[in-house]
Amino acid sequence: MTLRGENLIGAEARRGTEAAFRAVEAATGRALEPDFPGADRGDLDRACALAEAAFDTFRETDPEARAGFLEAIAANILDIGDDLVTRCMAETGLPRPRIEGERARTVGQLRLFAGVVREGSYVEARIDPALPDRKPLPRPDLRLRRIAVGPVAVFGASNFPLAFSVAGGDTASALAAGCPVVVKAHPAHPGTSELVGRAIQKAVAACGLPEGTFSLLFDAGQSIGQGLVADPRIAAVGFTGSRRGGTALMAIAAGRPSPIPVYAEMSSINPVLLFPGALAARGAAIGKAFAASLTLGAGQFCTNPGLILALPGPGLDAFLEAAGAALRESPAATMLTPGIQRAYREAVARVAGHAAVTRIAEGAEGGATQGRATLFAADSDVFLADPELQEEMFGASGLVVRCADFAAMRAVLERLEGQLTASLHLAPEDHAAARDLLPLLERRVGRILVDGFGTGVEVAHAMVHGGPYPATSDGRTTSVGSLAIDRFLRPVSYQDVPDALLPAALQAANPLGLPRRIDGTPERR
Ligand SMILES: NC(=O)C1=CN([C@@H]2O[C@H](COP(=O)(O)OP(=O)(O)OC[C@H]3O[C@@H](n4cnc5c(N)ncnc54)[C@H](OP(=O)(O)O)[C@@H]3O)[C@@H](O)[C@H]2O)C=CC1
Ligand SMILES: O=C(O)CCC(=O)C(=O)O
Repeated sequence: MTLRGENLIGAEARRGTEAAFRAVEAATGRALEPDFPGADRGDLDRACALAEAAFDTFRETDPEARAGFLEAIAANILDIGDDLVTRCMAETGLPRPRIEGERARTVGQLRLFAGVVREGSYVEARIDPALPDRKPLPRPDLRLRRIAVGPVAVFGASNFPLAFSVAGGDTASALAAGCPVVVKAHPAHPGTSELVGRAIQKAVAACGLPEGTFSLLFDAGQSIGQGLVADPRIAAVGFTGSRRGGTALMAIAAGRPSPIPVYAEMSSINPVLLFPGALAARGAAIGKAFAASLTLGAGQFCTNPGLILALPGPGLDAFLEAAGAALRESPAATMLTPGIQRAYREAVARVAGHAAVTRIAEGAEGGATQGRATLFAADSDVFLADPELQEEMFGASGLVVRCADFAAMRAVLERLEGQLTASLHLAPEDHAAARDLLPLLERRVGRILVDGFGTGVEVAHAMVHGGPYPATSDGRTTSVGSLAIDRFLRPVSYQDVPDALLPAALQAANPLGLPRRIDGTPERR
């Protein structure tokens, strides 16, 4: 498939008129064809105007039409075939199995949301019938459903070029909710973005939907992204990336005359708690598994296990020996962009320069576009004394914090900022100590897992990929799993509205066959 470097604005494909940029082959630093001229303010305005014009029609599409649209996007992505995989590999440096796996995850995610739309409980349809004879006052007829919030701006993420990008979780959940989407492509993978964007554009046309249901804009700088967040027609934002980027967009959204929510997934170091029983039973095996999780995707996962907490002893020694050996064997890995590689090197150098931090192991050195794995260790009082030690090193580096006892472990957890995940490695004799820490962990993280690591988020109904700030901008939500749709819905109540004027979801005959609650009890169907 030929790439044209065009913005996709509704049904149109238009070359931008602003400064052009090219993708960079991650492994070599070589520029890749074609040029991607940036969108201008007119393109931004047209994309937002089309999205606004599409909104009322798109949000009222019936469940089967909306589900079919999501499935058509999935089919079109698969139809691109190997061109998508090879371009994505070149732009990101990620290996084929990872890109193929991510494509399957992206397609599966779109299909999951098709199922959510068909099943219908996300609408939260509720009916409290009128009680005209209630004393002392009659009760009105009250009906509630959730509607789409409006057009959504999505920022593609650099580190998941398919599953968190143009047709990723933010886009899939926003479209499922009935929100038109305007994507600001991540400049690290414009070719991948164009291919996927065209797959969505094609599905919009084939399904007979309003053209403004989807647009995709490129920009060499930040003005289009900032303009999107500020545009009065945009009602919410989905973002995965740096804390600096996320908070900058939150500030723009909060400063608008009508502020809007920004759902930003940002930084996390994902504490791993190694309990003494587990370490005594299988310290070396945990160490090996940890090294595999730390180095996955060159460590460029927001779920990367960056902080390990453990009590000293032979079990921790076995863990460190096995993890260290595996990391020393690990090859350097190509990182996503020169900027990310530079930021990683600087973060590692900062920790390495800390007088009270020791380096346990390092992987192979690698070339100019690569990152090398590193494992550091420090005592808990050192960690507690320096807030910089809890900053994310976005890459394959972790810090082991030795805690003299569980009180010291608790003190570290109490000091931690919000996180996406916490992993506990346990043997049965560790359960009492783990039970003591669980309430604190629940307050700090979005997902608690046992005997595993947080990398590789399952896209499912019971998944939470979120957490208190700064893991995300809003710890009440998730960006992965079916609950992600909640971010893009809001409730509307209808009081004493005649059946003929009610939306289909709330009409007496229930023409959409939605699951509904009558007086709080599931309706018999
Ligand atoms: N925890 C996590 O999940 C992740 C963390 N990161 C962290 O982010 C760093 C940079 O990676 P990257 O993926 O580029 O993340 P960024 O947050 O820098 O960028 C993500 C997207 O947001 C845009 N953006 C960022 N800041 C602004 C702004 N102030 N105004 C308008 N648009 C903005 C970027 O455009 P532009 O590129 O033009 O700035 C890009 O499209 C990494 O080194 C890592 O530390 C990255 C990915 C995931
Ligand atoms: O671990 C995963 O599967 C997802 C990670 C993620 O969301 C991210 O790195 O941005």
